[in-house]
Amino acid sequence: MIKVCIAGGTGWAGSELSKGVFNNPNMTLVGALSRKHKGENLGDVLNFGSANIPIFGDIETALKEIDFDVLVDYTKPTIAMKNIISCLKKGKNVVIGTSGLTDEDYSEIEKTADENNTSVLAVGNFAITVVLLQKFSEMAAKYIPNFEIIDYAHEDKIDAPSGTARELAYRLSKVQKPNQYVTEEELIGEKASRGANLNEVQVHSVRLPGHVISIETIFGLKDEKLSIRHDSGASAEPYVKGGLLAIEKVSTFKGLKRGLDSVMEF
Ligand SMILES: NC(=O)C1=CN([C@@H]2O[C@H](COP(=O)(O)OP(=O)(O)OC[C@H]3O[C@@H](n4cnc5c(N)ncnc54)[C@H](OP(=O)(O)O)[C@@H]3O)[C@@H](O)[C@H]2O)C=CC1
Ligand SMILES: O=C(O)C1=N[C@H](C(=O)O)C[C@H](O)C1
Repeated sequence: MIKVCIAGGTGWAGSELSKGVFNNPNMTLVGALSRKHKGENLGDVLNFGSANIPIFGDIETALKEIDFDVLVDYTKPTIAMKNIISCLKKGKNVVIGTSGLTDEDYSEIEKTADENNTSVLAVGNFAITVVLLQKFSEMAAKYIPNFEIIDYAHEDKIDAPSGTARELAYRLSKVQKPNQYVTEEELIGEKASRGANLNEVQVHSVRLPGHVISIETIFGLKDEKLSIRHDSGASAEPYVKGGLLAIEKVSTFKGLKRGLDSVMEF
């Protein structure tokens, strides 16, 4: 039995995963983190019948009060680092769903995981169809050295670029750095209009009502274009299967792995 604590277990994504863990025969949901529901029972909050799953307001209290094997973080970038580092230092493995963490954050996470002989699986997007988009984009980037990323999201998403876009930029930059035809110094006009430069990949973030989450890799060659795009629906259900797989697999290695495909077979 894998004992799981979910930071953000009451949120949009976390509550779907909480239900998935609760119903999984190989896992026990032993606690959750939420400020608004601190001191309440997650079983009552999410209507799990008589289940008694304590909710804590902060990670220190959870680490003192309950024993768990894996922390899943589905909170906000502002609090995620504290949760992750505290857990790694206490020998807990961590699955990261929260977006907004930078490559520098991941360097610190990797160092802490290595120092404490623990493991971290960070997944920009748990949906299997997005894993496929990443794979297809990597295949295309091998042959087409000209690409940019567009990240679309709901108007109130606080982090930009999305975790999905950050992970994609990181991965594509490992395949090859795209050509830059006009350097930042040569550019006349608004530099920001070219988007953020992540590992030398241009990333453009759109935040608008009516949008959920979409991600698009666009490629260009002389007289031909290729777009690879994924659109999410309104519910957080597509992230559950991948989240459960990540919880299952995080203890099978040591250190940091990024991307769900790192624990899948292709
Ligand atoms: N990797 C992936 O596939 C996916 C990633 N995400 C990412 O997951 C994160 C969460 O998204 P979403 O579920 O929409 O967000 P919500 O705002 O719906 O949920 C956030 C959760 O975190 C808790 N939380 C926030 N701050 C704190 C804190 N300081 N201490 C304790 N708990 C806290 C909230 O509870 P309270 O406010 O009561 O504290 C709530 O339970 C985002 O970064 C999002 O981008 C989302 C979906 C899929
Ligand atoms: O709703 C969000 O916010 C989401 N964020 C993740 C990201 O930043 O990539 C992914 C998910 O699709 C939802």
